[in-house]
Amino acid sequence: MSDSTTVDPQVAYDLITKNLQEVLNPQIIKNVLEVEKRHLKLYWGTAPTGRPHCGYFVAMTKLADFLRAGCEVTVLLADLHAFLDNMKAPLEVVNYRAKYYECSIKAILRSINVPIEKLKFVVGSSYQQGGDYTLDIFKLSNIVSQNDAKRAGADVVKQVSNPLLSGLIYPLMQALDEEYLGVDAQFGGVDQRKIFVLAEENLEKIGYKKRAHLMNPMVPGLGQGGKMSASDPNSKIDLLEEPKQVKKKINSAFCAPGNVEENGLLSFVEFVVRPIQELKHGDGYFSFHIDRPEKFGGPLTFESFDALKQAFKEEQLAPPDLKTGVADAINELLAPIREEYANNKEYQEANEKGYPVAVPEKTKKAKKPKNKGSRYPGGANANANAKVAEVTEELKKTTV
Ligand SMILES: N[C@@H](Cc1ccc(O)cc1)C(=O)O
Repeated sequence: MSDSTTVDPQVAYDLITKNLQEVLNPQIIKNVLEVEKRHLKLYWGTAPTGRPHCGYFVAMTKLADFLRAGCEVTVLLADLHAFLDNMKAPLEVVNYRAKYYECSIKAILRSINVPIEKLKFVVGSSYQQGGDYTLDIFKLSNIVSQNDAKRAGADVVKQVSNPLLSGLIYPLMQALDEEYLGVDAQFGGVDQRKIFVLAEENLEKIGYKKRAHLMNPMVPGLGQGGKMSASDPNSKIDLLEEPKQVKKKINSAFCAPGNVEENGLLSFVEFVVRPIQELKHGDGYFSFHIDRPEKFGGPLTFESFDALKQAFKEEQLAPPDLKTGVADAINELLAPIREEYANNKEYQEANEKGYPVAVPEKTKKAKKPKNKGSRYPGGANANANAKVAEVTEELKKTTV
């Protein structure tokens, strides 16, 4: 076994479960670490629907913890799930979006100094389109009721009137992925909980083993009540957002003097900035600088999150100054991502082809579609513009 087995089982377990909201079947994890004495294998799946945003940093800090604990970590780029969820990504572009997500995830991890050599990326459609996998979906569809499949997907699959059958297949496939990726555990946001439970309740019935499930709390957004919402573009910040745009979004965030309860900015510091600082500088480290103008008291640095929160609560720190601090912090996080994008052709191509801008009919030039390298021959971008215009590109929610 390799170097990372030197991680003590208890230390590994604590690292694996650090900052999580919930763990289902922790004994499965303990058994692997303490009895079988091997690395835990786990995966995190992401459906390349819209665009990854700042909230992704949080899931990335957990991937970093898993890697440090010696786990074998797989990232599933769940392209077919992005298609099955109300065609949030049309088949014509989904492979580019999967690439875009992969590039974004790698860029984030590099930016926070996480070694990524050991991270494995798997594209869902590479194994989900035939053979035993299909038969297993049929088997599951014969033991899971429509009602249970529907309820399992309620927090994940976009809820629409007259829902499509695809939304019922989605949770079955997510359950099956655990088997096909050969893992001991699946990690995701707590919004995945109902799918995780469906997996726990049904895999054994088709002859596979039950897995453990690890859940992150949901990352708050910047909107009122700290929500991220698809209808409010100001509630989340794209990874490639320009510094000026970041400032603008942060300035328009809801942030009332002294209100620390409903404060997406403070939550951002707590859930995003703090874990990254701990990852970079060690547990307990916190340093938050605010470049406050002299006339309002001059620059400030807080050495603990509680001190920052308290100062805001007591109105010693005013909303515009907190906003300055948060916007600066976000721009600092995003600078290396933008830099990587500027230097990475593959990342740029994935962006351009994965998110084609819908061209208005009359200005559209008749051009032969180029689709070399597409996994979906016969149509990269041919119909994509029209389709992309039809589907919402916004992430419905934040899954980390
Ligand atoms: N359901 C996850 C994506 C996912 C898809 C398939 C999986 O096996 C795992 C995760 C999301 O909401 O983004």
